[in-house]
Amino acid sequence: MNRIVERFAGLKNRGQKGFVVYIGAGDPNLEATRQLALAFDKIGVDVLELGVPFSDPLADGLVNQLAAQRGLESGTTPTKVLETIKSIRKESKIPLVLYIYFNLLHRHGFQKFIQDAAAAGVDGLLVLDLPPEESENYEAMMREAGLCVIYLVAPTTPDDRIGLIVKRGMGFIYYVSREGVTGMQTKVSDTISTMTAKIRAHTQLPIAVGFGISNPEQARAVAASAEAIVVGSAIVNQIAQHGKSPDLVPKGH
Ligand SMILES: O=P(O)(O)OC[C@@H](O)[C@@H](O)c1c[nH]c2ccccc12
Repeated sequence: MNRIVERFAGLKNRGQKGFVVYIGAGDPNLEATRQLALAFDKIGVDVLELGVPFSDPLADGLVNQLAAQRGLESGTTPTKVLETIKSIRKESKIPLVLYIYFNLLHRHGFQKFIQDAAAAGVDGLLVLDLPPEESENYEAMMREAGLCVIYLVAPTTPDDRIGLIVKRGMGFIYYVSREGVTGMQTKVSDTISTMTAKIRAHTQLPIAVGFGISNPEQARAVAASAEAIVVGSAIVNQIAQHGKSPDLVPKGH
């Protein structure tokens, strides 16, 4: 069974919420990514999302943009990210989702990338700038390779489009809790529970909610209306501050 599906089934059985972490791959280098992935697994992170660095990360706020820049500066390419995942897989079964912009996939060759990703031990793919209306062929390839196709729903997504998106999603639906780009904020949106209820009207898939969660109180509040919460920028910010220090992995906790 796909590791993401298995993990969410386990959480449900135990009545627990999931903790999903996002970091930029290769920030500050791929060896740090490998060590962080193993450390996140040890402390019980349920799904690790790795962003493949790209020069124009249009969905990302400043913190994640800078992470992508550090990733590019350390020479991180899609192929090297997959090699790192192969080496993580020697020691860990942590469910892994790759975030990638379409341009990089196109350059690598879509089918080849999907096959290589599945062989390396990736469990799910989120193609950030590929709308579901245009993804049908690719989706079939991902499905065939055993990868979960992860889709985003936003506060502005109309009801009929939610229906279309969530029917095609696999593993979990990612609800981005507010408009705009990724990043921390002082207050979480108050429309989250209304939107997760709308999503639930169309699907039984678990819902992970992210965007702007940066402390335990916010995490607890959001978790009340979701199966999992996603934290990105708050952790990426720690990586930015502690960069290459030997303390990076302990601080990343
Ligand atoms: O950074 P935040 O606000 O904690 O939100 C998670 C987010 O970073 C991560 O899931 C993510 C990184 N890049 C994205 C692009 C689109 C949607 C989501 C993302």
